[in-house]
Amino acid sequence: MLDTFVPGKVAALTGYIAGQPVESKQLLEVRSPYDGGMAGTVTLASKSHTEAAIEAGLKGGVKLSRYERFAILDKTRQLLEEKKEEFAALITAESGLCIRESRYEVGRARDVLHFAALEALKDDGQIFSCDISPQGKARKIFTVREPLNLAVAITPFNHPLNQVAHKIAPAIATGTPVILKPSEKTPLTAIRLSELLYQAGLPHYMLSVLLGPTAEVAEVLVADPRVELVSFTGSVAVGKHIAKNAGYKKVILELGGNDPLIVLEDADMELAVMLAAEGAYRNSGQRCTAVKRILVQDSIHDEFVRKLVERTKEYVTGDPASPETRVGTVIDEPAAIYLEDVVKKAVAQGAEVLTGGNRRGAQMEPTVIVNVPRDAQMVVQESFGPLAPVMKVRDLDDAIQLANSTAFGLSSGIVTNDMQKAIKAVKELRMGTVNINEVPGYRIESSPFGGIKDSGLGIKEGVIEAMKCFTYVKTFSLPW
Ligand SMILES: NC(=O)c1ccc[n+]([C@@H]2O[C@H](COP(=O)([O-])OP(=O)(O)OC[C@H]3O[C@@H](n4cnc5c(N)ncnc54)[C@H](O)[C@@H]3O)[C@@H](O)[C@H]2O)c1
Ligand SMILES: O=C[C@H](O)CS(=O)(=O)O
Repeated sequence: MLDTFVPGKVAALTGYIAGQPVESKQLLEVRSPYDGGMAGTVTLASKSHTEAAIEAGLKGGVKLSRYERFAILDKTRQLLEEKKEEFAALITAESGLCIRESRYEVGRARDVLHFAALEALKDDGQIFSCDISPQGKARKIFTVREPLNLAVAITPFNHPLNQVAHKIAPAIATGTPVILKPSEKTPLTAIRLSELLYQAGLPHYMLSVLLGPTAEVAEVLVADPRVELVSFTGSVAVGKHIAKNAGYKKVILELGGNDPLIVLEDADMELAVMLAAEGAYRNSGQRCTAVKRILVQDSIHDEFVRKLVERTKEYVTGDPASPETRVGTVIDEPAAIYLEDVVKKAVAQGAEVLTGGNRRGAQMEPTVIVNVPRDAQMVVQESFGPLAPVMKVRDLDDAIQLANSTAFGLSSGIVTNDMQKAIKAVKELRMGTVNINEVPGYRIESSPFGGIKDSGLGIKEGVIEAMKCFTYVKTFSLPW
């Protein structure tokens, strides 16, 4: 167990089977996408470790009271607060996200732990009187939410701490044992959070953390019939594969996004430019809810683009550990090469790069690209990086049609001062979220979150909704 992470010092960590270190000679090296420096190593699990983790979770142990769940999560929040700089540095070391984003993410995870702790204390039952119809009876029906025997949580790389918190905190708040399989690209932060939970008194059977070859860990976890829930966040391709591999069990899928920001001619221009830049470049553009398409009404297009180019130049790149840096690297060089390639393809189709477009290793420059064809790969598929593709739209109807035209339906934003147009957008955009005069990704950690179409099955997460995912409803009735 790592006492504290010191930037530059290699964090030698292990996975955990119900609190016991995964003993393995197979090590995963985790290197900085920025300079290739070694951020840490993690022991890799094999199929036998996976089996052992499933057995340990199912075996169970002391059942936690609501107060005990609250206390463990709240203690973990306190520990995270004490170690916030360590965690921010670790996120940056393994992901290449700039330290300013990493610090922001630690604050988000702190909120997740806080809200989950509070939810652990809340009763969520319902009462139904049965004497409400001519054939009614003098009875009442009551509901309670019961924990599952065992859940599996699989998380992506882009929020190494907060994505993990969003899975395991609600599981713990409900009393459901969970096996976490974080991304092999950013495993260190996930393991450190798990260590804080053990330190806070979490009974070891409640949590295992495994990394390893997909066939020996993730695939086994997803397919095991004893697992009652797979909660997955990641790409569409993997999510759809999991849906097939999971068999007869509950599956939660939070998948890709291709979020539009609509800017109408009556918009506050400065606000629109700020939201476009923040939405496209924050977290190196690696958010499922990042602004990935900017749909600007043609009458204001040229002024908007000029201002966006100016604003984009403020998003400096560089050493992600420097507080001056506003856009760190993307997760690895292949991801940056993909971004560079989709930009080149759009240019070959007639688009024009006004700023950025260059790549150095895993660093992709914040890029404004205009006249992007509506069938360009970078706006039809998900581009996971600091790109700001701008397309003209005639009016709101044209914008809504274009926004709804891709396979995704996660989040969206519209910048307008016309209330009727804002309401029309909320009604007609087929998305999980429509934010007015805000970035598509705006949310609080406890609000319902998730998309439809290829973005998800319409089952929401966010701390409060996730509690429902990690439980099942039991009803009982009594004469009354
Ligand atoms: N909707 C959301 O809330 C949300 C949030 C973050 C990221 N994402 C999406 O995630 C993607 C980026 O993250 P990523 O590259 O880590 O995604 P990914 O799908 O490549 O990997 C996600 C997780 O799935 C695991 N995995 C890979 N193959 C698997 C298999 N066969 N069975 C089970 N698990 C498997 C990975 O090891 C990782 O832990 C983007 O598409 C982004 O939009 C969505
Ligand atoms: O990347 C997608 C995230 O899960 C949602 S958020 O952007 O962190 O809110």
